[in-house]
Amino acid sequence: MEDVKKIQPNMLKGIVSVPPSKSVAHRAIIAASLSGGECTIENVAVSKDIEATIECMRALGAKCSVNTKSMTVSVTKKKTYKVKNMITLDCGESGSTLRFLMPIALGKGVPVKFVGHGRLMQRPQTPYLNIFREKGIKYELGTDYIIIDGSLKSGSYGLPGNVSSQFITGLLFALPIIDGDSEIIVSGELESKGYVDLTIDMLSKFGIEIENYKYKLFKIKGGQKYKGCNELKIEADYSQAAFFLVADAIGCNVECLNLNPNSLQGDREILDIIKNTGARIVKGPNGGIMAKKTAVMHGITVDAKNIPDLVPIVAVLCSFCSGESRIINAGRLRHKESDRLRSTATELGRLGVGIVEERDGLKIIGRDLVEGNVCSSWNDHRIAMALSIAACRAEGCIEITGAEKAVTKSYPDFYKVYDRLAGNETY
Ligand SMILES: O=C(O)C1=C[C@@H](OP(=O)(O)O)[C@@H](O)[C@H](O)C1
Ligand SMILES: C=C(OP(=O)(O)O)C(=O)O
Repeated sequence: MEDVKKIQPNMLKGIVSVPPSKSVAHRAIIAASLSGGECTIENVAVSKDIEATIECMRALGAKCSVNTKSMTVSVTKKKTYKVKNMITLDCGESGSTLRFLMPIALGKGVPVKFVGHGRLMQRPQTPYLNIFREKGIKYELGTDYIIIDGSLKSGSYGLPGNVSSQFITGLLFALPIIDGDSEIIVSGELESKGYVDLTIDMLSKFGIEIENYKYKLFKIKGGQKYKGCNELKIEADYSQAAFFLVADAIGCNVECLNLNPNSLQGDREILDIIKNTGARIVKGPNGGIMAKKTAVMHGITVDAKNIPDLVPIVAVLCSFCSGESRIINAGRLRHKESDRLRSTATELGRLGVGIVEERDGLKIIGRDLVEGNVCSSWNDHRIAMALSIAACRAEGCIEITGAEKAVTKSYPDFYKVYDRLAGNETY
């Protein structure tokens, strides 16, 4: 039986300890697994995507022990590691896991089979496939798997800037540890730049140096070694905080704790986006941050080039701003867990929002309250969470099909937290 989350309109109220960043955690687990030493990674939330990365690194020879209670992952590289048969890596529905690990998995001397679920294998892989063809790496592509066989050599790698930055991250992890120098040449403007910053920052914590020439060219010295990094603490996730900060901006009263004001996460931009509507960002009584709704909140134009994951929740924010809002440069949203331009427009449309899906963006006319209705999560965590926030300011009950399962991809505790905040605990 499919899960259906029923939400009665209710203004959320309380404190949220913002969960750790999924993007930073993927990178920490991979880098620690590639290093020789033992690394304890603190503040890791084991969502489905993170679990996939841990399992894949284990299959590639890392020893990872997970303590969900203390939220720590301890990683050591196994001393002897020889494989004779094909390695299978199940990436779940995680684009990051698949694209980060493909270059790393090359050169094991055996074919590696990557398995994907949901929409994962329908998401673009062409930039890597072009490289594989050019560099003589064999591959076989099925509807839910790809088998790759060959080794990565140093040299020049061309990648488009407007498909996914995850291809660049994958090569940045793998190229430094092979013999010989390499370069990545980006054609067109790189989108999702902040995610490449997160990669380069994590690599530097493990002693790996990358030269970044304005996101157009990356120079990578070969023969580098991932040095030990004994301890790492994953910072809070701005992409997840965005749901509660937008809840505030539409009238809720939630304080988000633990956000790093100097974070490199591109989705920190949610603070400026909220301010641009006329809402305020303030310090909360417990040292966290909150947004405050104001009477003058108006439509905005948001360039989504570098902040794709914010789009569904920013569309909810715009749904409650007066006048017209536009989300532009968001064509890549069509290649996420759902076609997020279609899913956002369809579902907010079902709630009575005047929303138009454009080729690479959304046009939204705000209203005071949305309508109650039954809608779908499209098996997409960010759609489920965004609709749940819209439900706070609805005229009636909103039911979201497939929501509980969808959120396990990045934020398994989302509804536990949401229901607590909806219970109006004393604040
Ligand atoms: O590197 C990362 O951690 C991510 C990069 C982004 O993908 P694109 O580069 O494909 O936009 C983002 O959407 C994804 O959720 C996480
Ligand atoms: C697109 C996302 O993740 P990934 O690409 O890793 O599947 C996401 O978390 O919204």
